[in-house]
Amino acid sequence: MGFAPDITERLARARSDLRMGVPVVLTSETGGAVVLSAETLGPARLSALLALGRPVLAITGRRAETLKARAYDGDVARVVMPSDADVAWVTSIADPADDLTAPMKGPLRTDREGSADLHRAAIALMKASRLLPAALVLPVPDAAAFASAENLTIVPATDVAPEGLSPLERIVSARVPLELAEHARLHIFRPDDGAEEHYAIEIGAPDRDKPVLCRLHSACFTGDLLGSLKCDCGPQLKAALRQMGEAGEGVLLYLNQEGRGIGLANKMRAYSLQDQGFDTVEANHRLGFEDDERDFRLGAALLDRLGFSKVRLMTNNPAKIARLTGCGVTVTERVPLRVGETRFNHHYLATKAKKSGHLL
Ligand SMILES: Nc1nc2c(ncn2[C@@H]2O[C@H](COP(=O)(O)OP(=O)(O)OP(=O)(O)O)[C@@H](O)[C@H]2O)c(=O)[nH]1
Ligand SMILES: [Zn+2]
Repeated sequence: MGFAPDITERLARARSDLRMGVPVVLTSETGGAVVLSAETLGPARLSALLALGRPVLAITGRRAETLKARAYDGDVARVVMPSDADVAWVTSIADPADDLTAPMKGPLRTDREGSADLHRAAIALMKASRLLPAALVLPVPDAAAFASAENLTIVPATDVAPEGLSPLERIVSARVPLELAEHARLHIFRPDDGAEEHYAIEIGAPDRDKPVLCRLHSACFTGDLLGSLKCDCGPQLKAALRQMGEAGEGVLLYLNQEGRGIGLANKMRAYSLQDQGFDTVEANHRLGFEDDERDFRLGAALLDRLGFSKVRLMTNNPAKIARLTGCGVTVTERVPLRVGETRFNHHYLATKAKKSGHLL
């Protein structure tokens, strides 16, 4: 084996490049395109791009709906850039922050002809980079030569969203006595693809042959660490650990999928839209995301690595049960976890019940 990065490593590079505002090149059977994140775009790179040709701004069908733009490709819309478009125009289409104060963002013309494969892959790459799901896409004649001349990361579009989950390696485990559960061990898992690490907190020494009391918790910096009253995550985290401590055993999987998988910056954008009157689901849609972008295969993989196949799941979310079951985990019982209602999160919890099927 040589030293050159493989496709998984090149994808990790691509995510990192995009977060810094560096373009990447995507290829398909029919050609290739240079791709830039709308969120990290600067004037210098936009001018360089416009000198090459006229790019389109790829946005999701969700964002297109808000902007009243036609998404001919269903989940993706290819917005034609007006000739005088600048960084501010790109930002205003990608970011809903000023939708209410600047409602006249159209009419927007969208492309209908040709394939949207590269655009769809570009958006998937933005989501994986935890950026706004919007990308400038400009076809280039000889993509490989272009990438090589400009020293850009190049990846085939079909490899952007791999089918399988990247293997997770257990890096280290150690004892960490907790206030709520003294006999605790923290396990650190690291994926091969350079994405976030995930954690498992094992309480006691649960029998691997019996269903284990389990909480599948998604990271919430605001709720878990800051004690935010806008959600119920902090109290749920504590209650789960307390219950496991009292039972003497259990396993809490802490998945670093902040903001239901959109990342903290995007979650704060969603909070800002909630300040303008939108609910948690509407805010995600206006940003261009689905209601829930989490990957629950991670939870199933962690359980598998720890040797568990059956769980008593602490949740109020039936979709979590369905998605975990779909990944081969047997959920023998749902253990309700109803704590932490405040006057600030009452509406959030009611919306989860109404729109996401959470049980009250
Ligand atoms: N996008 C977005 N994410 C949010 C918002 N409020 C909380 N979150 C995230 O939602 C996730 C909550 O995860 P969980 O509590 O594990 O899951 P759940 O689907 O509510 O189901 P339960 O098991 O019943 O708690 C965390 O990742 C939070 O960061 C919001 O308004 N918008
Ligand atoms: Zn939360």
